[in-house]
Amino acid sequence: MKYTTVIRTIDSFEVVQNAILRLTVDNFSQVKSREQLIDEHKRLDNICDKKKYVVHNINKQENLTLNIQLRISISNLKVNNVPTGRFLLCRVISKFVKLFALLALVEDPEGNVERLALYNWTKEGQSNIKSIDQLFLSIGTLLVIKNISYEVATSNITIIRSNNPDDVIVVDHNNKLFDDVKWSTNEKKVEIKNADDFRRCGNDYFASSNYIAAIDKYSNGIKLEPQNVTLLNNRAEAYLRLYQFHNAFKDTEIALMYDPNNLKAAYRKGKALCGLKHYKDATNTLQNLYQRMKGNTSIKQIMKHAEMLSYENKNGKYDYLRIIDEFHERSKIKKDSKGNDVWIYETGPRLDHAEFLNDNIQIDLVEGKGRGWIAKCDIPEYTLLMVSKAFKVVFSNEVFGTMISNTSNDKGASSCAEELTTCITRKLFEEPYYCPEVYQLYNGLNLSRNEKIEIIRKNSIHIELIIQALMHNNIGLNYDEFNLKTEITGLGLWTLPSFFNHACIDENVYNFFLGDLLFIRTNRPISKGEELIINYRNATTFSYEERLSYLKCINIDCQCRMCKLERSESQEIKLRMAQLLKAYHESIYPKVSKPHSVEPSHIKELEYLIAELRSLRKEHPDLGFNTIELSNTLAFAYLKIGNNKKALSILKEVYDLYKTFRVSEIRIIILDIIIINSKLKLFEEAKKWFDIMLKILVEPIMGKLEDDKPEWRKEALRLTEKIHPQMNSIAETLNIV
Ligand SMILES: C[S@@+](CC[C@H](N)C(=O)[O-])C[C@H]1O[C@@H](n2cnc3c(N)ncnc32)[C@H](O)[C@@H]1O
Repeated sequence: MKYTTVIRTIDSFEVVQNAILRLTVDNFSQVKSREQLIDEHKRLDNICDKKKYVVHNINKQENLTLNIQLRISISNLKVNNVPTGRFLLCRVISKFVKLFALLALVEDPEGNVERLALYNWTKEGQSNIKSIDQLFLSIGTLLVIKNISYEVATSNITIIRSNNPDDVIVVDHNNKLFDDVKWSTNEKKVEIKNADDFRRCGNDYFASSNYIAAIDKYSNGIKLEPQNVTLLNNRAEAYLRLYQFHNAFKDTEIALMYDPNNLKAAYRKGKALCGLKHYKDATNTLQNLYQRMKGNTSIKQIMKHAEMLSYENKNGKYDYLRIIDEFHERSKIKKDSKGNDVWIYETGPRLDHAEFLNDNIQIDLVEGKGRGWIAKCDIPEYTLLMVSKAFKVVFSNEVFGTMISNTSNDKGASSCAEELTTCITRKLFEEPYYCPEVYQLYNGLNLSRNEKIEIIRKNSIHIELIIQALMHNNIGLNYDEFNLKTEITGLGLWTLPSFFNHACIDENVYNFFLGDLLFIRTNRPISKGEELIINYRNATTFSYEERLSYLKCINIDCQCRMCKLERSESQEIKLRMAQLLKAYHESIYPKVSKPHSVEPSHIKELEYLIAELRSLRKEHPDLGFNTIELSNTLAFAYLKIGNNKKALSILKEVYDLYKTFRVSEIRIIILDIIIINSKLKLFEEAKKWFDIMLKILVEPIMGKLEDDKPEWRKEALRLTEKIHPQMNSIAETLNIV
């Protein structure tokens, strides 16, 4: 099985294994109660491997002799350190489950609880096979484990690991060796706490931003007093901090059932509804609340925010300048005490804006591609089709702890994929309400309709489905396009955009990211009934081989013009193209790019190369992207020898041929045209090209500019000031504004 990320394809085994391990041990902190940990462990039953195995013989030693002084307690274990000669005495406190290892919870006599992973205990086989059931090292079994290692699995998660089954000894109950050992959980009198004790304890955790532990305490209190509105309200706030909006909403509903006038519950319900994207209900709830609490500034603020979300959601109108500012602000990084880069704002550039879906598109079946987005009527160019907030996104520096500018190495790509798998599975664990949103995505598994219905009905964790859905639908974050002053990258899942199908060229839909918001617009007029297509891998950036290996992994046999052409080109043509490009890079370019003058023979050679390359694709002149760079160099060669007019005509020709593809090179070409025109003092012409450039930069973000209105240029320049400030300098030089 392969897991596909933005950058490349990586082997999924490690990704999946680490993700599951993290799911089972993540946030495994001493602050969670023993009961909570046992509860969480029970949930693994849903995802564990139920197959039967040949299990290693259980090692019982009645006459065990050990020096009790060499016993080590869990709290004395050191990460990455095998305590030689020492042994761990522990008691099993949960059922074992089989994942990549056999996992259970154990406690030591001091009452410390940790997760134990036993490796190499199982083999697949034919005879003597057993399932890992209640009887396997059952609860209460005393174990002595030698040669253990205490490990950080990934991202600071600890686990006790034993690799050799012979190191694990089951202590026979007749054995007197440990009779003197006192087990603190046996000794401890059950401390009776009341709901208020739990509330106070929860509040302490909340104050130290440990929301998971706070929820644990509040939940214990709620078990004792299910109608305790304060506890419900406190837990709702802790859920809000963890973005568990559905859980928060449920608590506020219960709180309001018992106390309909409770203001805190109403306030938090409003916030939860915003998070659940029920913008209208959120606005109504908060407007009602404000009526009762006129003058309360924090209610007013959140009410205004909900009104803004409702407006964005209803009209698809966004204040892009403000969103870009918010994005810059939220991507700020500072150094922590260890010198690592960390977010100043804890949540990274996740932006609080509404989703939007244009009424004129719908999901329908498309021949040979499954489902896809279809236009219900004619749609003009640069129409906003959708704004989608990430279902889950992981940013590069959340994964690595430090800021890295790209994730192009295997470790980077797999770490992001692993983190995303873990985060999404955890989200579904915590709020199964979201399962259908993920399970309905394309997953490449050939499940029958009934199987699908059954899985969605159960709303339980289906790890294979999650992994496959992610494999086919993950999207790499990229802000390069707009010069957004950030080196952050990442990986995420956006559910509605996952229904767009792909073409390497001629896509009619264009997307860009601001923070975790994905904006999707048409890039040309669309006719009724036409499929809306996005580009997963651009033919102007990725070679055919690169595209093919990626597309194969996600079951796409691309039938776009470019793939068809490249598939049909003979080996001979491909070889000739490679030779010509090699000649350009190794021989012509170094000569022509020298600072001084260019010899006419070099220009001739370059012209010959371009003509040859074009002739190889003469049936498809507009697909000859590989000549763009060469033509640009040729134009500069002419500039150097003083033939400005020739240079201009070459650049304009390139622009005309490739303008529909809006490749980044086209922007450079236009910039050159502007510069040459101003050099030639053709200011009107320079201004005309400046406007073309301005539109290319601004319209994909803001939508169609109303260029019949006098203010359009100023409006556009307000945006470029933030994303391409050099455009504003050019505007000043040309005296445009
Ligand atoms: C992100 S999903 C797109 C939505 C998907 N068609 C569905 O039914 O949910 C990606 C999957 O759609 C299919 N797909 C996308 N583009 C395609 C294309 N050009 N040709 C054939 N299948 C395509 C492939 O199965 C791919 O793995």
